[in-house]
Amino acid sequence: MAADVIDGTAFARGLTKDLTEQVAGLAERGVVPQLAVILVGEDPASQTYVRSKIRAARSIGIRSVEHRLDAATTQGDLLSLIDRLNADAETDGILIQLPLPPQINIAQVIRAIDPAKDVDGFHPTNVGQRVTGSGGIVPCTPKGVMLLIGSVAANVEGLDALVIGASNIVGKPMADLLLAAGCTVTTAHIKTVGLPDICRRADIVVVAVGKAGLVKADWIKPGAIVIDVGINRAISPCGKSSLVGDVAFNEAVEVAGAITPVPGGVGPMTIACLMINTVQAALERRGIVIASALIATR
Ligand SMILES: Nc1nc(=O)c2c([nH]1)NC[C@@H]1CN(c3ccc(C(=O)N[C@@H](CCC(=O)O)C(=O)O)cc3)C=[N+]21
Repeated sequence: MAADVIDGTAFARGLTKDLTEQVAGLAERGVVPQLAVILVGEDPASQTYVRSKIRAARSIGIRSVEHRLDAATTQGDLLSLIDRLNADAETDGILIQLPLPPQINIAQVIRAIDPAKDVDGFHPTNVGQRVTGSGGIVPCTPKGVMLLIGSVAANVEGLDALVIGASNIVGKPMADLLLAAGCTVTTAHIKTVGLPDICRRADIVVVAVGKAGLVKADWIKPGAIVIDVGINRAISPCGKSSLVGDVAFNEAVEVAGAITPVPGGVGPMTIACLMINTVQAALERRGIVIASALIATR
């Protein structure tokens, strides 16, 4: 039997609608969440993502301010901009689009962001809070993945979860969240020996490697939940470009119990969760407590 195909676009649309109502409620109290988006250089993919983020913010009623910096921007210039945004009372969230040009020290830049405004959840303070289960801002993609998993499995306690990919942005926080949800978690990566066998044991597989078609149908335990975070550009024999994930979707869909497509799976959830994090930061910075299932989803 073919898997349920999890519709991330529809899920994200629902989140966006709820968030729009909440932001409208805040506007009545004079609070307008504001997101600063910093883009360094001209990377076309980054420009596309930044555009989507700004469009999402606008549709929800979050104010966004774009800062476009030259590809030759120095570390000092970027740090001064961050200092200015940290000090700016109107700015609730600061997002620095990755990747950054080679002259920039990314770790130092991330450390410079006020953790309370770090809507990506990359600052060591937020990482530490997450690892110790004491709050903080959770990275957008893993947060979105947990919501998608929750849409097909009410309780994941005791399940075997495999995360393939161990980046600071996706794999590591993903493993933390799955562990916190009660899963038995394995973190693997592209060099892991015996990966297909490890994968066959998993009830939940999250793949974030960036290798098209890595996970084959015969790696998947029948009925497993398969979440594909990969975004790879594929060129078809007739020269057309399309997006594909890290899972061989067409065959995997026949074995999995539930699976996310690419596009239309995790990607839209990442953007929706960035908006949730921005509203969360706006509320927490101002000490506003509201009853919201959405903001508590972390
Ligand atoms: N500081 C920072 N934070 C990020 O969250 C961040 C980043 N840098 N750098 C790049 C990655 C990538 N990322 C995506 C967001 C949305 C889609 C998305 O909406 N994808 C659509 C398709 C988009 C298309 O068609 O090109 C989908 O999967 O359906 C994808 C990827 C956020 N990132």
